[in-house]
Amino acid sequence: MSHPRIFVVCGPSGVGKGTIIARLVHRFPHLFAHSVSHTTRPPRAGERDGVDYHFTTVEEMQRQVAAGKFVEHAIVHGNWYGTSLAALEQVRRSGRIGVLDIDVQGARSVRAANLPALVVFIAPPSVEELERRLRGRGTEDEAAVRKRLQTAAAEMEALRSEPHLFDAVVINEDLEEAVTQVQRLLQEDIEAAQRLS
Ligand SMILES: Nc1ncnc2c1ncn2[C@@H]1O[C@H](COP(=O)(O)OP(=O)(O)OP(=O)(O)O)[C@@H](O)[C@H]1O
Repeated sequence: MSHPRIFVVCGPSGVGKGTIIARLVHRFPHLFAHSVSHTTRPPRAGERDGVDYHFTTVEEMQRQVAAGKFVEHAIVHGNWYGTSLAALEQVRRSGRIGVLDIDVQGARSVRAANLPALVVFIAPPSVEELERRLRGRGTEDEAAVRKRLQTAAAEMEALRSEPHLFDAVVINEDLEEAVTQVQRLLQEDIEAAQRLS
């Protein structure tokens, strides 16, 4: 493998995708590069434009999607999210492992675009534990938690009905164990990125 693949992470809201990615980046600080997504949702406290997301408007996003500037986009909980070709190209040029934290719809688009990617579904140990984590995080109100749990059920269903979409499923029960499993899946990509760094 001359260049690392893009690392695509899917799974329900609150399952721990962001946490796992953060731990991996911590283990290999110079090998991963976050591809910064666009979103039309308002920034949460502490989020910075151009770093956590490119915050944009629905009108601008629609225009750029129509112009073919996005490799994937999805409307989740009424907000637009997407990954621009420019953001991915920036990662590719750097020789690092680009990380995409996207929904199942996004994973379908990555597959359709034939991008070299490792697509991993992060699953919760149980629905009850997922709900506990979502509430424990305390970033969503009751209505948002319920909406996310509904979406989670649909995503778990996609895992059952479209297993070919994913290269692997990692159950995030013990966090360190889940991170180590993902690290093993990415071993060749990590080595490729190390050679290029
Ligand atoms: N293995 C684990 N055991 C217990 N708690 C965990 C574990 N992994 C993550 N968490 C906690 O669960 C909560 C949700 O995690 P996180 O925010 O990373 O989820 P996410 O999948 O990135 O969600 P979203 O898609 O909404 O951004 C956080 O409070 C995190 O600390």
